[in-house]
Amino acid sequence: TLVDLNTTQSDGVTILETKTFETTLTPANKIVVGGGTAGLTIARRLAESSLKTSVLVLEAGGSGVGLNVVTIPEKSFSFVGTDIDWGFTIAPQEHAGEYEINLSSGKILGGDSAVNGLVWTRASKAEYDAFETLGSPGWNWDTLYAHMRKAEQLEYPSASLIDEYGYVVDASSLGESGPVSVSFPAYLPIQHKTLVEASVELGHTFNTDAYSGDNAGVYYSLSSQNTVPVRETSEFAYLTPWETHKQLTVFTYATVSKINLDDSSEPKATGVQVIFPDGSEYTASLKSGGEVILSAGVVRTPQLLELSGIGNSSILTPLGIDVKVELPGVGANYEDHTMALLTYQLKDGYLSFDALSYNETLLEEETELYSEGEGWLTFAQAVVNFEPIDVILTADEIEEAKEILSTKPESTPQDQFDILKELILNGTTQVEYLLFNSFSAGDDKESNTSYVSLSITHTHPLSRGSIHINSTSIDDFPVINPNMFEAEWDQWWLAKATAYGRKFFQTQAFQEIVVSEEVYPGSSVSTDDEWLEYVKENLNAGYHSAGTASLLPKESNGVVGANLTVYGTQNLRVVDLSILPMLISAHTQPAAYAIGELAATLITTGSTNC
Ligand SMILES: Cc1cc2nc3c(=O)[nH]c(=O)nc-3n(C[C@H](O)[C@H](O)[C@H](O)COP(=O)(O)OP(=O)(O)OC[C@H]3O[C@@H](n4cnc5c(N)ncnc54)[C@H](O)[C@@H]3O)c2cc1C
Repeated sequence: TLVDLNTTQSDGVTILETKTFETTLTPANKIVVGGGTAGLTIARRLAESSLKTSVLVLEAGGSGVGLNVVTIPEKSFSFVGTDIDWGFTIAPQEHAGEYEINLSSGKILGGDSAVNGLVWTRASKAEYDAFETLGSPGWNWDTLYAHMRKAEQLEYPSASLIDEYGYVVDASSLGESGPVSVSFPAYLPIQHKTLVEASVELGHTFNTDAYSGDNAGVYYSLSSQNTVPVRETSEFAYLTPWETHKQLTVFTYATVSKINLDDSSEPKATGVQVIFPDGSEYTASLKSGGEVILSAGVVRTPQLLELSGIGNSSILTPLGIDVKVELPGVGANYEDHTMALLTYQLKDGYLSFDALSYNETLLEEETELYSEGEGWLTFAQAVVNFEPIDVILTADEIEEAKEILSTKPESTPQDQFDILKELILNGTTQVEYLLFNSFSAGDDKESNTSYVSLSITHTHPLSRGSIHINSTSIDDFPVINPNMFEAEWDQWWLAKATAYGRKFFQTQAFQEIVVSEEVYPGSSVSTDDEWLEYVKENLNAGYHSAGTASLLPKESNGVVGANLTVYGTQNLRVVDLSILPMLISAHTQPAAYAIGELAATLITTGSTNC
């Protein structure tokens, strides 16, 4: 059942009056807080399992059914500033320009899977194996690979698409029957094809099998969309059709404000407090033997733990919160990818998505084509390029890198630093180059002109920050501080990788289609110092936040153990990207789905380890 207060009626949806909430909110075996990427994955898997368990999902946003901003691939990122955006911002960063950085996130069923860039990638084996090395038995490549495959279903490209665009994928490295369809778009802009050619011209590897544990090189990346083509969200993939999930009740527009814990020495969750849109507050209770599964995402999960009395007493006590479990790791170990951008203008005769806003006829034609499953609107992304440092740096620069990495940055835990240093120096990819098909950075956007921007993403930052509450209200956002650029390496490497980004546009392939002179930042930036200054003053988040309820031993600032139960509690698990102890050199949604799938396996088999 979907209990939906606020959206228009769609198949299988029951719209209830607020007064009936209380009677519908009957005790459940499992309460899932947050119907996002991982949350809906575990909810569906538990509801259909042999456990015959009743599952209640409480989600603060509404359904994405019928929302163009969700369903149409080209519209990814258009949700920013709308009512399905939580509107988070990163606090001004001490080591970068002191300005707020956008961290938009989906307030909707499906969570970030409903609003993200649709890119579907995997990192290298060693990066997943690192989770086990850090102290969590079974959390390695083999297990996570199996569960990513369980979530996904490759829709193999048609012969005509392969012929037209050269799409390559090794089907044996992808899942065949999971709920999330992944496919290539029916249209590939010439500028993206050019990024492949430019990469090859620069001597980069063209990777024909980037989904089996070696992600280095340029490759055609799949997207979380079906061949209709409609975006896949965890709602569309795991919940619809509703009628098949009898054990599952989903409340939308239901904001959880606290987890209720009893007073035992190892507290037990008894249920959660939930606030409905009219401001009324209810208790959703657990049946005896039940559990609460926290899937509210990297920002809200630590906030809910802290509001419930689980966290660092030095943060909770001054706010008057009764400390139930002293757990300093809550909200710590936070990181996000960091990103810089370069912008170029396309030559006359070449168009990017910018043209959709200045050419009405084009927009009409493309909208018409989309209804036939073709054209520009089917495209969000399809080319990525992940590179290790030795492809980007000169021999002298590699020596300089080693020198910088000889000192551990203050905020990086020693064991993570040891692993990351090894990964950095031994060929694991550390940067991603990806093309945005529009003007995405700069001040001088001319009308009736088409641009592209290259994003340069540092995929293994060393700096660690935190997300903590500074108020006792669920309505106030916690302070989001990834501590970007605290580590000298993080500054130096992003500056070097961004400077290298210019080389793509100097290739013969790109010179055919772009105006030579760079639009942003332009020729005034060319020395090492200028690049450093540029990235510091123009830093973006990669929208791949992780780590605020880390899967680590308790003494290493861990919050959950290998079966995802919160340390010091009996029946409270975290199942979302907050548990990722270290970021991977990949986009993060497949990991979120894998965490949901794996948590379901752990619960249904009663395992304490993977
Ligand atoms: C703009 C953007 C672009 C991205 N692009 C990509 C990409 O192209 N490819 C990729 O792989 N990854 C991408 N990501 C990252 C990826 O989507 C996320 O890492 C992943 O989906 C997070 O999953 P999650 O389950 O941890 O959290 P979410 O999916 O965010 O789920 C959390 C859910 O909890 C709900 N919630 C929060 N607080 C409460 C509360 N108090 N009560 C009730 N419900 C609550 C939220 O509304 C949300 O539905 C992007 C992310 C963003 C934001």
